[in-house]
Amino acid sequence: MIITFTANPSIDRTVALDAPLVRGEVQRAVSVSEQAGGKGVNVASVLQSSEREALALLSFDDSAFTALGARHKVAFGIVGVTVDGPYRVRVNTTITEPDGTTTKINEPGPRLSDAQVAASTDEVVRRARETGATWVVLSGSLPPGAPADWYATIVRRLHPLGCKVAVDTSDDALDATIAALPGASFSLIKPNSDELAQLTGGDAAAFEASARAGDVGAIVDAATALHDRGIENVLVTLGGAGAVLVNSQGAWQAGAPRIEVRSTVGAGDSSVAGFILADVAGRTPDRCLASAVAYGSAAASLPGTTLPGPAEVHVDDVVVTRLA
Ligand SMILES: Nc1ncnc2c1ncn2[C@@H]1O[C@H](COP(=O)(O)OP(=O)(O)O)[C@@H](O)[C@H]1O
Ligand SMILES: O=P(O)(O)OC[C@H]1O[C@](O)(COP(=O)(O)O)[C@@H](O)[C@@H]1O
Repeated sequence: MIITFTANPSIDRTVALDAPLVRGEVQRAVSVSEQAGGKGVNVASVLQSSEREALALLSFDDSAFTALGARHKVAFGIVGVTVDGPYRVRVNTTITEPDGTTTKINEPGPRLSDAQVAASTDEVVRRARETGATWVVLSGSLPPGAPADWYATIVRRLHPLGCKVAVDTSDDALDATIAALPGASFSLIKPNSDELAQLTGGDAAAFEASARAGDVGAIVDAATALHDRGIENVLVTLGGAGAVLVNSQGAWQAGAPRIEVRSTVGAGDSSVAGFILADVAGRTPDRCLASAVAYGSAAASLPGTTLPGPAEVHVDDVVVTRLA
C-alpha cells in the first residue's frame, strides 16, 4: 500500500483560451473542466491507474470535491474533517493558451484549527501503520492555520514504522521541512528549479538556462547539498529539460522526450508517482529517474489535470546519463 496525504486538496478548474492571455482584457473561454486535485490526490490517482494499491488521504473535503473524485475514480480517505457549509475545498484555476503556456492561480484554502491538524496527523500515522504502507507521500501546500513544520512532524512520527517517505511542498513549508533535517530525514524530495533555488540560495533562471544548454553541474551540486543533509533521493525536475537525480549511489541526468505540451498541471505529481512506481518494482536509480521523467512528460502532453496511465507513458524514450 502507498499512502498519500494532501493537506490542502483542491478542485482544479482548467479554463482553455483559443488565443494568448491578455491582462486587463475580456476573453472568452473555449472550454472549462473541473477535476478533484491536490498533489497527493494526483500522485495516488497515477499510482492507482498503474495498478498499484494507493490511498489518497485528505485533511478535509466537501461534497463537490467528493463527487468529482468519484467521477474520476480516485479512492479517498478523509482523515480530518469534512468542511461543508461555509467552508469549501479551494478552487485552483489554470488558464491554458494555444501554445501550451499555463497560468495557475492557487487559492489558500480554509483555515484549519490546531485540533484538526493534530487529528489528521494521528490518522495518517495510524493508517500507515495499519496498512503496512511501503511509501507515504506528503504533498502540496499547507492550508492557513497549519504549522509550517507539519510535514516534518509527520515524518518524525512515521520513522518508527520504517516506511519510505516523500515530501513535495513549497514556500515556508518547504523551508521548515529542510530545517528539520537531519532529525526528520526522509526518502524523496522533488524540487523544481524554483524550489531548488529557494532551498540552496541558487538562481532558478540560471539553473534552467544551464539545464537547457545541457550543463547540470550547479544543479547536481545543489542537489548533493540537500542529499547530504539527510534526504536519500533528491529528484530535481527541470520542466522541458528533464530531471536530475542524486542519491547515495551517484548522480544521473535524464532529458525529457519531445512532446506537444497541452498542460503541465500534474506533471510534477506524475514525476513523483513515476519514481515511486519504479522504486516499488525494485528498479535501479537510473530507471527510477527515467520513469519519473516519462510520467511527468506524459502528464504535460495531456490537457488540464488529466493524469497519465501506463499506455501514455514511454519510459524507453527517456535517455539517462550517469554523471557521477
Ligand atoms: N515542456 C515540457 N516538455 C516535456 N516534458 C515536460 C515539460 N514540462 C514538464 N515536463 C515533464 O514533467 C516533469 C515535471 O515538470 P516540472 O515543471 O519540472 O515540475 P513541477 O510541475 O513540479 O514544477 C519534468 O521533469 C518533465 O519530465
Ligand atoms: O498545494 P499547491 O502547492 O497549491 O498545489 C496544488 C496544485 O498542484 C497540483 O497538484 C498540480 O501540481 P503539479 O503541476 O506540480 O504536478 C494541482 O492539482 C493543484 O491544484
